[in-house]
Amino acid sequence: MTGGRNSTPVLSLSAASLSFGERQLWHNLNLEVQPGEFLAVLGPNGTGKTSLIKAILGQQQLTGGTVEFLGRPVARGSRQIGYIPQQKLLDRSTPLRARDVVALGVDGHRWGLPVSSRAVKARVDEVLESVGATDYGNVPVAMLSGGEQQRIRVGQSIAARPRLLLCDEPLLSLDLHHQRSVSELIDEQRTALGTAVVFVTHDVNPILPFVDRVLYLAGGRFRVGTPDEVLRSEVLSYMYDTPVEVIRSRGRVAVLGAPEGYGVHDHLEHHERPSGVLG
Ligand SMILES: Nc1ncnc2c1ncn2[C@@H]1O[C@H](COP(=O)(O)OP(=O)(O)OP(=O)(O)O)[C@@H](O)[C@H]1O
Repeated sequence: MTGGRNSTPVLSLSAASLSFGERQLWHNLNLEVQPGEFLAVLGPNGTGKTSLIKAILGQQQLTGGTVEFLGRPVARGSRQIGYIPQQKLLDRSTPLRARDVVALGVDGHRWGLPVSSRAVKARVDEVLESVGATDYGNVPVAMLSGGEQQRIRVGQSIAARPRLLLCDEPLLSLDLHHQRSVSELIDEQRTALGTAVVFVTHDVNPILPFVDRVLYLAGGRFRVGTPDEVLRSEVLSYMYDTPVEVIRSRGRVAVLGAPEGYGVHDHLEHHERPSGVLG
């Protein structure tokens, strides 16, 4: 994490709550994310991880509390927030080339430049290179493999040099090799630009080397802390209200015994910790 203690948080949630009807997803969530910080958001299906991302994007209204980006209430469409949505393979009929997709992310409006301008083209080339996609920049994006498409999505999300990068399960359906390369790409961007990263995932292992803190959501509760603080048997057992065992082996984390219906990954991930904030 590169942010100093006194820097303005990139993201600040204060007493944030979200319910749908009678169903409370999270309540009284307090969280600050600093420049350059990598926050993993973990938890079983349906605990409100995507809804949290939408709230940060200004697409989902909170039922209580506030969410601020760089000290101001969030607004839809900020170019300073990059977003990698859950992966969907593109339709084969999509006519856009990989470089056109990246160009959509370039902040041409701010510069008052047409998308075809030389400056935009230069930025697209730079981004394609940084995500290792120069060789297939002119290929229709729908023809690319899942891993290649995901690199292009990362490129689009970082093209405007965002202060905050929101990633919603960006590694889904990628093989281990591509999980690693896409994770490294995202980490490189936060290191190079000081971008804060909020990364929703069901498996923390591919990103574990990069994670500063974890936000764990489960059963209407949450915990915030370092992976070592949160990913512990006693913390997860409390969260799930049943004995859960967290095993660490060769730098990986496995969770055993999380209740059925939580949709939890038979192996690695989640947890929280006493020092975190309890919902
Ligand atoms: N606009 C909405 N109106 C009513 N219910 C909603 C709405 N949006 C989400 N939900 C419900 O809120 C719950 C949390 O959804 P969300 O997509 O945030 O979960 P998630 O933690 O991202 O789950 P997953 O890991 O399965 O992607 C789900 O049960 C979902 O059906």
